[in-house]
Amino acid sequence: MCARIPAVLGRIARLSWRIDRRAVQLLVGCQVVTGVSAAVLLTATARAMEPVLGAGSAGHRLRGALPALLVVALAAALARTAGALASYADRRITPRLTTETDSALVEAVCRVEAVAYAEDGFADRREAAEMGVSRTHVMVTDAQRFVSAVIRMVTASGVLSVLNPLMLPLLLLAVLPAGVGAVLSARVDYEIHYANVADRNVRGMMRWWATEARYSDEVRANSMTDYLVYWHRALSDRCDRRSLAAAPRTLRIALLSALAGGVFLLATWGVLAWLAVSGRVDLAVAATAVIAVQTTLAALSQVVVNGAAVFHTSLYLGDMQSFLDDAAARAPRRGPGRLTAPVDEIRLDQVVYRYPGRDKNAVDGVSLALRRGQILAVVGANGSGKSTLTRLLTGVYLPDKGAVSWNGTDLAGVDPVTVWARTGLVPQIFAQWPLRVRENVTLGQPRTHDDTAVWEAVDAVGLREAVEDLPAGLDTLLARDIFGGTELSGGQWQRVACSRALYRRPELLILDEPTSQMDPQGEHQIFEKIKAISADRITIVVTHRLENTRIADHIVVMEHGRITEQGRYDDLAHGGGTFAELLELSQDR
Ligand SMILES: Nc1ncnc2c1ncn2[C@@H]1O[C@H](COP(=O)(O)OP(=O)(O)OP(=O)(O)O)[C@@H](O)[C@H]1O
Repeated sequence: MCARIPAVLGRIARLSWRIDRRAVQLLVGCQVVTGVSAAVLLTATARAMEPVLGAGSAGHRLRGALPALLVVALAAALARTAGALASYADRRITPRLTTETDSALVEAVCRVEAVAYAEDGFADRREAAEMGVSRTHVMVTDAQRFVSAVIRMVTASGVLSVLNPLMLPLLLLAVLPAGVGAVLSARVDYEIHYANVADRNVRGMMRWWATEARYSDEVRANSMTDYLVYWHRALSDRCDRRSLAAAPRTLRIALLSALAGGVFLLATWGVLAWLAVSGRVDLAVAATAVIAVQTTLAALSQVVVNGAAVFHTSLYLGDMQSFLDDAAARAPRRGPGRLTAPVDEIRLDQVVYRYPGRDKNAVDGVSLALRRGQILAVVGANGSGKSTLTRLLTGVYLPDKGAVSWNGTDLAGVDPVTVWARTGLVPQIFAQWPLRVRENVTLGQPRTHDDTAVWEAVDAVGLREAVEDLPAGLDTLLARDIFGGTELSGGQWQRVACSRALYRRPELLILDEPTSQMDPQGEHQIFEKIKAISADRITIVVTHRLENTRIADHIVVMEHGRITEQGRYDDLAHGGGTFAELLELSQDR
């Protein structure tokens, strides 16, 4: 755990350097000035003590000490100024450092192979990494305070060693137990944090679902509130129990380190008193030693406190870094293959796919050939593998066995970005982006300043009237939680999702239950549109409404991940198989 700290700190330093080189230089310069000022201050104080504690009238002694006192004042002013400038530099670096790490985390998560989401522990490690990001904002302050305390400690202890070599080791021993104690406490805190990470992750998700406006009707009308509140509290209690169980350990650590530190500190003061009383050091030196001891002690305490804080923070940053490294290793690296345009044929050859941790294949030996201009309908019971098949067709997942190829090129060897540039997908559970209507249609495509194509996509799904009725038309913000935002109905949202896919004019258009929330008119309109534009693309419709498969040139029926029937609507409807049975059931009401 400790071994990775220097690497983590090194990365933060390099990142800060990249973000604002001048601010880092200023920060380092200020630390040097702080250290030098501390040394000058102590030395000048020692010089001032001699005349102050010497013979003569008060005025005479003060006059004698005046030059040294002026140096003391100057050094103090310099240290203060350096402190203010260091804090300014910190404010220049920290916000951008936090933004950089936060953006890196968001990007890393968005770019991993989608299969990572289905793997155990991915969400927990991501939660741990989030903690690292939130800690980044204290990292520079902690590190800066630590370095500045080290410099002050070194200079003060240097002065102290000159005064009497015995003092320094004693002083170090006085503070060492506190340092060890702080590091041990930080480790305990981190252990608890790690033990709680899974529960905190679940709690965070439950909290979101319970308090999100979109689900507020369901929560209330289905009397879920008590259960959700209970769940949230139970998870919090579990986390608290772990923290409470560790409290005696941290108390023991704190008491023992305080005891050991106190004994050594008493010894330090005792030695100083003995040196002064026995005449081994003269009074002026003893007085300076008192100040030096105090200064060293304060600096040492700061070293300990800030060192422990740096240690603590770097543990979380370590989690963040290992997640980022892991995510970078999981980014798609599929090879240099190129797709030829247009996409005339998509083939699946004996494709098998199983989700991580599952004991059955979700898609189990599927072979299919789709040609441009064709509409394929995929039907089957819940869980039969239809949506998984769409993920394989688009290269979102790669098959465990077999191959998916576009124009004869295996997707396993092609940069997925080039595949997705030609794909339009309306997933079963689609996003309702808290953006304006326009961005909800164009998201994922280059920015446009001409709304003609946007309106075409809106018209294609019969949404023009509803959009024109919105307070600001295409500029209306679709987020009722945000001031000035508004909300669409479920069916209207689904039309927006369809318009988003159509706007892309994709070569492969996949619609997974695209009209499940739409009125009959909307459904009719969408399927008419799909048919009208099908000539220059491959279209795949996943649906449970078997009547809608009439528009398809080819229908496949899936059961337990396999294709068990396929053909045209009329053949299947009268074929006496599963399709005919399901069709009969849907009409028998
Ligand atoms: N992310 C996932 N992680 C693990 N298993 C999954 C995941 N998604 C789907 N599955 C499993 O894979 C199988 C096929 O799921 P899939 O979503 O492809 O079915 P489907 O035919 O689209 O179902 P539906 O008609 O309900 O949409 C199911 O057994 C399901 O439990």
